[in-house]
Order: sequence, then structure tokens, then C-alpha cells
Amino acid sequence: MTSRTIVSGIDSSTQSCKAVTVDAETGDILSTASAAHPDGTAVDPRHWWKALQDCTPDGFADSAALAVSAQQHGLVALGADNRPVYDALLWNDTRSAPQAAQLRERYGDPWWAREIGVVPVSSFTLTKLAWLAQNEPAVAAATRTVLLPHDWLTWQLAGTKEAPTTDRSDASGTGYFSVPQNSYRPELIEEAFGSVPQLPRVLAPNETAGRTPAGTLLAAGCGDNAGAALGLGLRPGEVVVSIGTSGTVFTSTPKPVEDPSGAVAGFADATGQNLPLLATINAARILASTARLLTVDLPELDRLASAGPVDAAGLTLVPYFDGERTPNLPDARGTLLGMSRANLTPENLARSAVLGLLCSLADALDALRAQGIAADRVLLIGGVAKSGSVRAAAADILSAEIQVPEPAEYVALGAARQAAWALSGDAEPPQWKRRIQTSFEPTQSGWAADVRGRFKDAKERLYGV
Ligand SMILES: Nc1ncnc2c1ncn2[C@@H]1O[C@H](COP(=O)(O)OP(=O)(O)O)[C@@H](O)[C@H]1O
Ligand SMILES: O=C(CO)[C@@H](O)[C@H](O)COP(=O)(O)O
Repeated sequence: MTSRTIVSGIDSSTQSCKAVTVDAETGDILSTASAAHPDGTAVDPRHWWKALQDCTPDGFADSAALAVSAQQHGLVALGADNRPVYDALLWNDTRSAPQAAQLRERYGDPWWAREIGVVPVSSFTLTKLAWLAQNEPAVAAATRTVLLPHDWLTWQLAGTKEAPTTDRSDASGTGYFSVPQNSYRPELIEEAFGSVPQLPRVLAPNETAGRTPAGTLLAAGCGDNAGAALGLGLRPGEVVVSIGTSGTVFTSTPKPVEDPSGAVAGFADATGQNLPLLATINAARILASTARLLTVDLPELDRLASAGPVDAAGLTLVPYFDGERTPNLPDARGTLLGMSRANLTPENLARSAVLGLLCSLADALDALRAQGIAADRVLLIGGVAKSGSVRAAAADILSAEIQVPEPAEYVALGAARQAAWALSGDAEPPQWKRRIQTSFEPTQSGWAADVRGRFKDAKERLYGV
């Protein structure tokens, strides 16, 4: 029997690190492991490195190649000794909202959308650099290198001997990389941070980033949503709704998307194309927080959410618990409306959390549709895609056919696919089969329109959006 080639993929996301080993020829997942990350919106990157090592104890001994995909935007600031000088401010940290507003005011949203591809919000790395310079000047002065989470982990895996690298998909989420021009814009860093630290070289999609000390080839790596697109083999025009720590709605387009409203981020993908994307700060944790309030576990929350009226009897949750990015309301908090003695039941509360989550994502999907993306069919992934109540309600609330791929760590699988691509030296990544587990069609009943109408009215009344 000819020995198969094994590749590894890492997803270092907000809440945990996931690692998969994969058959490089077929894309079959051979093993999956995970290790938790600390909670918080500012985290010492060394926790990510420990979690990665904890879920790969064999040190990739059997893998011919590996790649790291990770949460986007996080600011990893390194000193002259190449050690972190500050906890990494993550994508869901909103303290740099004032700096984002200053940067938008400085150039105007249409300029950002046209020249850079994204309009600054607190998630993006550039706004975090501006916050650091204004609020921690000594730390800013000690900063010599700025990396993203996937860059820093790839560099640790390479033994930090060679210069650090990144890829176009993750660079596109910084706010200082121009997607239309495919290059850094260092003058924006100079203006926001006061100096231009070392930045990682941007590798081509199938370029290698080096080798581990044991000789395993390292691919470029990518941002986590680009990793998911690679893992799914996303085709142009197909739309993904990913419900994990963040909620994301994205598609693949040949040309960059320019949205001066700032709602759609004109990111790049990990294949040389583009990945227009909207992200919400509040997603899986809406359900986890509601489960905690009801003192039940997630399976019981799922059961409760399916046991009562489909419309939660009018109970409406606007779930902006941690501030929100889509819409850009960094200081918002959650609000529950429509409570009565009759409808305030565990079933309706659980249902209102599911509906609030989906309505928030439906608003994002409508903003993507406004860019000319049809989005009649949606691929539903992420940890919450395992929820039966979310799956059953999604088709009506999102007004789309829902296809649920077989549950897998698609971000890590995408990283493994990139590793196999770099290993092959081919022009295109290997063709791995996508397996759909189930699908759901909209029921054409009117309940979802009423629920979305109540959600829109609540947002308008509470936040004027
Ligand atoms: N059956 C379920 N119902 C609701 N939420 C779930 C379920 N299974 C997992 N989750 C949630 O999915 C989240 C993890 O999803 P994942 O996509 O791995 O997140 P990340 O964005 O960190 O990669 C966890 O926060 C967990 O609460
Ligand atoms: O900010 C974004 C995308 O712009 C988020 O998607 C982060 O990349 C976090 O990803 P997860 O931890 O939810 O996978």
C-alpha cells in the first residue's frame, strides 16, 4: 500500500485552538484536537502558542506540511527582543472606536473604501495601533514589529529564525494594506502610530513561509474566514454564514468590493481573489449567555428554543451584548423587548436568543445582497451550525436555502488545504470533496417577516439604525 501524505491545519480562533490532520490527496480529516484560549478581548499571544502546542503534542511528526489560520485583525506588538510588549488587542475589542472615528474623519469613508478596501472600525489593526500610541506611548515606543495572530504563530513554528511573513487575506484586515493596490500603505501607520514598525512580508497564496525545526514545510497561513472559504472550496458567488465566536457573512468575488458605508469589508481571500465580508461581534455567545441565564446547557437551550412558539410570542432580543460591529455600535448593549407576564417563559427566552442571532446575521446578509450578491443559497458553518433550532429557523429568517456541510473545523481544514497546495507546488489547490449533511428550504410562511420587522423596529427605536 503506498503511504499517504498527511498535512496539518490549525485554526487559532478567539475561544480555542483547533488542529486537524488531513489526507493531502482526498481531504479526509484523520484527526481533530482542540485546546481552549483565555477569555477576554486582550490576550497574551503566548497563550495561543501554548494551546497550539497542547493540541499538537506530536509536533506535526507525521505531517509533510502545515499552515496556520487564525482570528483576524489582532494586534501582536513585539519589542526589540521579539517578545510581546502588550496583550494582543483582538478583533472584538472596541476600545479603539474613537481612533477609528478619527481615521474615518481624516480621509472620509469613500476614500477608505476606494483606496484601502475597508472603512476603519475598532476591529481593525490600524485603529488599535492608534489607540496604543495615544494611550500607551511607552509601549508604542518599545514596539519594533507588528504581526497578526496567524503571522506570529507561523513565526514561532518556524523558530523565529527567518523574517516573519503574512498573507494577503490577513493583511487585508489590517486597515493599512490596500486590497485594490495589493500593497501596504505605511503612511497610514506613520500617521496613526508615529512610526512604521517592521511588517511581515506578504506571501503569495501557495508560497511557503519556511520549515519547522523538524523540517515540516510551513505554508503562508491566512485569516480564519479565508481559511473557511478554502476549507469549503468556496466558488465565486457562493455565500457562507459562519456562526462561531464571531458571526460572519461572506462570499468569493473576482474583483474587490468597495462599500463606502463600511458595512461590507472588502477583504482578500487566500487564493488571489476577494472575500467581501460582514462580521458581528455577538454570535455564539448570545446562546451561551442565554443558556447561562436559564442555567441550562446548550442542548437543553436548543430543546427549549424549539419547544415554544416560532416567533417567541413577540419577545424580541437585540443581542448587542459586547457592543456590535454590524451595525457599527461599539458602545451598544443588549436589550430584550416585548416582555409580558404571559410570554416571559424559558422557551420564549431561548427562542428570542436564536431569533436575535439570526436577525442580526440576516441584516448582514441583506447588506451583502445590496452589493449585488444574490445569496439565494447559504452554506451554514461554525459551532452554532450544530444547533437544531438555529438550522430550522435559518432558512426563513435568512430567506435562503440553507446547506449544512458535514460538521468539521472548516477553518483548520482550509489551512490544511493550503499546506497541501504549498507542498504540491501546483498552480491550483488540491480539489477536495465538499460533503453536505442536510439542507433546509424557506417555508414561505409569514412568521419570519413579522419577527424581522419587530427586530428592525427595535433597532430603530433603540439605536436609530
Ligand atoms: N449545539 C450548539 N448550539 C449552540 N452553540 C453551539 C453548539 N455547539 C457549539 N456551539 C458554540 O460554538 C462556539 C464555537 O464555535 P467555533 O466556530 O468553533 O468558534 P470560533 O469562532 O472560536 O472558531 C462555542 O462558543 C459554542 O458555544
Ligand atoms: O473579525 C473577524 C472577521 O473580520 C472575525 O471573524 C475574527 O476573525 C474572529 O473569528 P472567530 O474567532 O469567530 O473564528
